Amino acid sequence: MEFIKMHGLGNDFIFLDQMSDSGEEGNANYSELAEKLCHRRFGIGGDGLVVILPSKVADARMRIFNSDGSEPEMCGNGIRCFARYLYDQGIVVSDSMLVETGAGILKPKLFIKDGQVQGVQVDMGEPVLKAELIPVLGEGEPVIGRSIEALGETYLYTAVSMGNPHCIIFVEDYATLDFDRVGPAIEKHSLFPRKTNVEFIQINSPQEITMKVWERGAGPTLACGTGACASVVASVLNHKTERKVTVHLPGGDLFIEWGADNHVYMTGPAAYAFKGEWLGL
Ligand SMILES: N[C@@H](CCC[C@H](N)C(=O)O)C(=O)O
Repeated sequence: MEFIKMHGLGNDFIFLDQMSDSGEEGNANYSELAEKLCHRRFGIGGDGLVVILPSKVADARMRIFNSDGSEPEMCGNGIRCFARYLYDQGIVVSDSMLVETGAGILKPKLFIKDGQVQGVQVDMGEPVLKAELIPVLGEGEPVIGRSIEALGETYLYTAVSMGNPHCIIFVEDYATLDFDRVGPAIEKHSLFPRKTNVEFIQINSPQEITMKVWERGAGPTLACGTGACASVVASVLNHKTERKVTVHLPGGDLFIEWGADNHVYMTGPAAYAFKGEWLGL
């Protein structure tokens, strides 16, 4: 089974091209496959598995599976890589396209120079701020500055969905944060019925933030695109930043703008790592 490995700022994915899929897709156990392929010792290694499928309503359909086999609705770093792959394979010939995801149809736009994709901007749509849609227990919109208890400590969080759920917590200093224990405790907290991604944010200036992320179904990753978008929305809602923000992640920077049209725009790189053949079946 041939695969391609791509990453967005070190958030790495195994890509399976199933564009010639004839409708048998329902039978494929991608969830089980994701666990095997993403294993960093017994598999290829990755934060997730991305499956490229034909679509009746867009240029292609993206399904993403976390390394634990769960299927999230969306992936920001994944969709930039997805868009680059579609263009480089000639599946899409223009610099803009439509991609069907679990969070609706999204619109990546490529920056191309001398035939090479230099970066990708994605219109990530409107953030979801209603508690029951994120989903997080309780009511209301937006969900700002509520308390959550984890490991005996109380944290103030803001919840935002970019198709997938995010719990954003502002911290003064990472040195005082027990990231490896607090991250998973909040990911699986009973307040979040579908679990949640967890972003710990330090504010550097009104135009710059630093983010550490604990991802639902994948643990600590070097970057999270939907997380960066949700964190900028949360920073604006908490009056901590302006609407155009550079997000510093362990793997590099993303540029996020929460536009006047209420859409969030994410700009960043999409890179190839290698291609290969999986022999472990
Ligand atoms: N890394 C991704 C998000 C992948 C899905 C996430 N772990 C979830 O379960 O919601 C991104 O770049 O957005």
